[in-house]
Amino acid sequence: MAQMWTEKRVVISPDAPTLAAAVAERLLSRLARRSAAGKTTHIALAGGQIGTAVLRAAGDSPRRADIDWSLVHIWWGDEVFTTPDDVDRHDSAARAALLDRVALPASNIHAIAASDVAADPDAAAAAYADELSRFGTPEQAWPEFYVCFLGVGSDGHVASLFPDRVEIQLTDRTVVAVRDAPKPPPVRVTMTRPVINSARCVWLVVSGTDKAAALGLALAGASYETVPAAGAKGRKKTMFFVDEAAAANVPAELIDQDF
Ligand SMILES: O=C(O)[C@H](O)[C@@H](O)[C@H](O)[C@H](O)COP(=O)(O)O
Repeated sequence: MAQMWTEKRVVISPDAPTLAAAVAERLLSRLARRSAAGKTTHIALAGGQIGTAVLRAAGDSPRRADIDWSLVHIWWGDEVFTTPDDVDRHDSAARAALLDRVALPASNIHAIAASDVAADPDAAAAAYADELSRFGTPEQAWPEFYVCFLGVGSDGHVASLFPDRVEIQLTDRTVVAVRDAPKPPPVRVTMTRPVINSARCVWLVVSGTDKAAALGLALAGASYETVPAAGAKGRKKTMFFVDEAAAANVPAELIDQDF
């Protein structure tokens, strides 16, 4: 158990706005460093309030000018399968918060198809698997993600991988349709665990008292089938960025003092 804990680190911010700003600065500094070195960076985004708040803080930051955005590719860990103008769409929230405010070429924005383009969520999942494979490496049929962002639900879900459902178990495909999701809207498309966990860094961003129990279980090594956040793990680093409200059950030995 102790060994598992050393792989995950928790950084606590006083409140949600401070958390969003701090994660945004961390993201922008990593992107600036990589862009100065001429490196292409693939990032997978999350939906949800705090995930969008991070993007808004990045969009508000003057440091966004330090980045050659033509080297950055944007993907989504999951998406709701609705019409393109639906307010719940993760891609439209991300565009308003950050993507439309930087010089990102349209071809670098890899959105999951909405219901005007794909006939059903299975078709959207298949199309996204194809798009991922266009950027695959010799080892895997998807790009090498530098950061995969995840939000965490009060039930412990990440992306659209919900507790005690078949999708969390799947390892034979990269993207899958989800129906009857417990979080509305019920029809969704999500990357699977092997893709999420192939990211160099997995950054879970968690805010609010309603997340404290799930976060505690995720850090205490619960099974990923019942607490999907417990199974989220980057190849090099797994960071939980949380606010004080969410941090009630975080073991002291996992806390990193400096952001
Ligand atoms: O539907 C979504 O928005 C995401 O797919 C979901 O995984 C989200 O990231 C978490 O539910 C946390 O969302 P909050 O940050 O809004 O609590």
